[in-house]
This record gives sequence, C-alpha cells and structure tokens, in this order.
Amino acid sequence: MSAFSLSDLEKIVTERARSGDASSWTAKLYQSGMERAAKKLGEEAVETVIAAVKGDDGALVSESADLLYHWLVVLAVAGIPMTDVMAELERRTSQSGIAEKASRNNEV
Ligand SMILES: N=c1c2ncn([C@@H]3O[C@H](COP(=O)(O)OP(=O)(O)OP(=O)(O)O)[C@@H](O)[C@H]3O)c2ncn1[C@@H]1O[C@H](COP(=O)(O)O)[C@@H](O)[C@H]1O
Repeated sequence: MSAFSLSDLEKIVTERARSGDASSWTAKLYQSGMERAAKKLGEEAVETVIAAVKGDDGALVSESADLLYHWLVVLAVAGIPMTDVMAELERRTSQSGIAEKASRNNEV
C-alpha cells in the first residue's frame, strides 16, 4: 500500500498554488479563482460518477485521484485547511460512538 497521503498532497498543492510558477497547473487554477476551481471539481465529480456507474475500475481510480486533487485546490482557494474537514468527520464519528466501539474492539 502507498504511504502517500492526502496530507502530503495538500502540502504540495498549497506550495504550488502560492508558487506563481507559470508551468504549474495548480498555480494557474488557484489564480483563476473559486468559480473556475469549483467548476473543475464538479467536472471531476461527474467523471468519477460516470466511471463508477460504467464499472470501469481503472477510470474510477484515475478520476478519483483527479477529484481529490481538485477538491484540495478548492479548499486552498477558500483558505480552509483539510484538518477542518477531518475535525468535522471526527466529530461525526464521536457523535455516532463508532470510534469508541472500534477502540473497545481493538482492546479485546
Ligand atoms: N494531482 C495532480 C493533478 N491531477 C490532475 N491534474 C491536472 O489537472 C488538469 C486538468 O485535468 P483534465 O483531465 O480536466 O484536463 P483537461 O481536460 O486538459 O483540462 P481543461 O481543458 O478542462 O482545463 C490537467 O492539466 C492535469 O495535469 C493535476 N495537476 C497536478 N497534480 C499534483 O500537483 C502537483 C503539482 O503540479 P503542478 O502544479 O502542475 O506543478 C503534481 O506533482 C501532482 O502531485
């Protein structure tokens, strides 16, 4: 399994977004603003859905990668760190008591 994480990609996206490098897709998209970045995210979401419905596993992996990358660009444009999203997911997990159950199961 790959050790590469969304957190690693977030660091790359943030660094490239602020680089102003003319050869960087991330920098170009970041500079074009939220409307364009969100549109790309929507396109990648639709392409991911199409791959899933077709049962095309290769395309689903590739489109999912595009989706997650463009999601991180949208968060960067909004100035929201991914940890805010993770904190919200964690809050929901603790609300449902799943985390406690999983940790109790691990103790057995
Ligand atoms: N993960 C990605 C990634 N996924 C997709 N893309 C780019 O997203 C762009 C849009 O993808 P599309 O499939 O929609 O291509 P397209 O149809 O030609 O685009 P449009 O005509 O619709 O604008 C392409 O240019 C892809 O290269 C990405 N660009 C960058 N990254 C990551 O960001 C890092 C920095 O990249 P740069 O910012 O380019 O230096 C890279 O090392 C990667 O880790």
